[in-house]
Amino acid sequence: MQENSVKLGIVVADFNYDITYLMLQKAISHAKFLGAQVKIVFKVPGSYDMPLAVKKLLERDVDAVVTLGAVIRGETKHDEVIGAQIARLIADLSLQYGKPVTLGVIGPGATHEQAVERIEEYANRAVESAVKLALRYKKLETMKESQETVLIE
Ligand SMILES: Nc1c(NC[C@H](O)[C@H](O)[C@H](O)CO)[nH]c(=O)[nH]c1=O
Ligand SMILES: CC(=O)[C@@H](O)COP(=O)(O)O
Repeated sequence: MQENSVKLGIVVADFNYDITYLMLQKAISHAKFLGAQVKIVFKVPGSYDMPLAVKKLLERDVDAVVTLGAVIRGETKHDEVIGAQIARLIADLSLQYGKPVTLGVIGPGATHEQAVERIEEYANRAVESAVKLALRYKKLETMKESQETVLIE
């Protein structure tokens, strides 16, 4: 695809590195395929540590932030605590900064096998949604008021 003007930040968790390392590779190559520029990759120890990193990237010159992680089921409900927190907090940050933040975090509740199966799907979807949304909001911002019905897609 032709290069577009979308600048992305990626926050990726080191936890379950065998999975998240591959998610990062897939995300970078999918961004390139879509013509978007990955401006910065910020690594955090685990998915729970993402919200502040997302906030810091949103304060920089990026149009959207992609999150990548894998929250795998353990013996306790620790994974559920992590999952619930990050989804809520990154959605709040998206609204606060007026920029898309996409959820490429597998789980909670996933087994290692389920997570492995979802590496490409989650990474690509998070990048694709970030690029699509960023382009649509750019279009919306530059659009003049109209009496006609406007479709932004
Ligand atoms: N169990 C998982 C974690 N746990 C680590 C936390 O995310 C965090 O780094 C720690 O509590 C320090 O604040 N992280 C994942 O990404 N996935 C897991 O399955
Ligand atoms: C598998 C993990 O590291 C994490 O989900 C927490 O595990 P646990 O619930 O056994 O403490």
